[in-house]
Amino acid sequence: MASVAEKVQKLRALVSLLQDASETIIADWRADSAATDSGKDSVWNSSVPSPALYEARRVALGACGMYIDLVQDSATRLTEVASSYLPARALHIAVRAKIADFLASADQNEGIHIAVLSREVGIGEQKLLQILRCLACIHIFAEVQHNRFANTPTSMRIANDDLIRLHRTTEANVAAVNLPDVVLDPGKTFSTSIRDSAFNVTYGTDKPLFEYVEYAEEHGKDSTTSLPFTPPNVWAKGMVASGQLESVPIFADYPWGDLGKRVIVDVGGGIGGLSLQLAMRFPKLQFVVQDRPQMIQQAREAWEKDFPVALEEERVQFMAHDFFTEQTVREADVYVLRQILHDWPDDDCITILGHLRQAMRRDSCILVVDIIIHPSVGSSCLKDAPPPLLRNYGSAQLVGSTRDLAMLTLFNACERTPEHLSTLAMAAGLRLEKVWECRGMNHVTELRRDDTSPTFEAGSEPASSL
Ligand SMILES: C[S@@+](CC[C@H](N)C(=O)[O-])C[C@H]1O[C@@H](n2cnc3c(N)ncnc32)[C@H](O)[C@@H]1O
Repeated sequence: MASVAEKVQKLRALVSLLQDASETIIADWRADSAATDSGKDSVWNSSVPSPALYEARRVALGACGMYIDLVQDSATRLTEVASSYLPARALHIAVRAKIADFLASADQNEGIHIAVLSREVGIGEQKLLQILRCLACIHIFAEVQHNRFANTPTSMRIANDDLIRLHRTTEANVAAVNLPDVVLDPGKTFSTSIRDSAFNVTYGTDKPLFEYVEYAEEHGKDSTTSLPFTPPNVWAKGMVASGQLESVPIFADYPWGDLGKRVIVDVGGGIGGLSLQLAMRFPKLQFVVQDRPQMIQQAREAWEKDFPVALEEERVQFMAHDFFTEQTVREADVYVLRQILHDWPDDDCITILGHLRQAMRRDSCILVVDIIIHPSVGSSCLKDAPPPLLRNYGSAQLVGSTRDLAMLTLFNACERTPEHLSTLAMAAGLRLEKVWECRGMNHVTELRRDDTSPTFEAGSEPASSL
């Protein structure tokens, strides 16, 4: 137990960190408003924070989290965490009922009366009041006058915006109910199979999620459980949408421009959302987008619609490819795996990486784009937070850790620390060269061939080339 003197010291250190971070944030707001007034590009709107703002935000978030832990009564805090699935449900309801969309036209000071809102969105008045008051406590919606609600900047983000609506809701929301039973089941807790996830138990299937949604779409609900699922085309759009939302820092903080005219193989590329964004930003780069056959068909259609010039200039090829089989594009410059490894347990990741290792030239590289788990004791590959914060910035890491649990729920898989990724790389005859820390949720981890590895013959070259 910490002494009073220690607690006082910690609380004061946190206030001091918050004070400094706040001044940086204020300076950024002011600079932003000056830039906007003078018609220059807005730093704020660029969606990649300046390095100073990024650091200040995560220090502030980490400090707030630690402050709450320090000052709040622990029984109340535990009750709050134990019930935190309910605000999530409230948000889910708000998204599905399009409450923010409806409030978007309201006067910010007057808001809209709950009776009107109730009629409009088709939810009972008392129930809607409970939902909105819960969300208003965490600043998603505001009760601006008694029983009158308006959007906040945060709820505004979901108005007329499919980013969240399309993605990351249905299956994880439904299956998370069974996560405790699966994790505590002696027969499943040590399983390393993707088929032993809470999703599999909940949906009564041994198919991995992406296979299941294709199957369910093709065969209709009669041949599967009656639980709701996300159709494959919605998954595809959601992946693009979440990619757009999360990947801008990746474009800013990894030197894609230095790759010149190189060929990037987007392995498990979905409809090629990452490649498309890169192709638009870096006009010399060439792409091969690989995925399951059904997805590849959608990829071609998406590019024909959104960026036909890349097809006309033959900068992109589409290829049905199963990443558990030999990689057919050999000796490519770069193989990208965005949000792939986090869908698979370790052994499967080693197989995926091993096929790429066999196809790589000596100077090819693999770029893994995923959330990186920053342990609270720190990592030699990642920047530490200032004390007394946890080395991983504490609460600022929570989004990454919740995504980690979503991967556990859906795929019996995980997001990984640099050290964990390094272990997988070594098992596949690769080495972790560098984690490119980006100012957002995802980082870029560069893997290279390890020709000293006993896993592969030193100097072995792939058979044919691109
Ligand atoms: C989370 S999504 C990521 C998509 C894409 N990399 C992106 O970031 O937008 C995972 C992708 O893996 C694909 N996939 C699953 N199993 C596969 C396999 N055996 N071979 C190739 N692709 C696969 C899915 O179809 C899906 O498009």
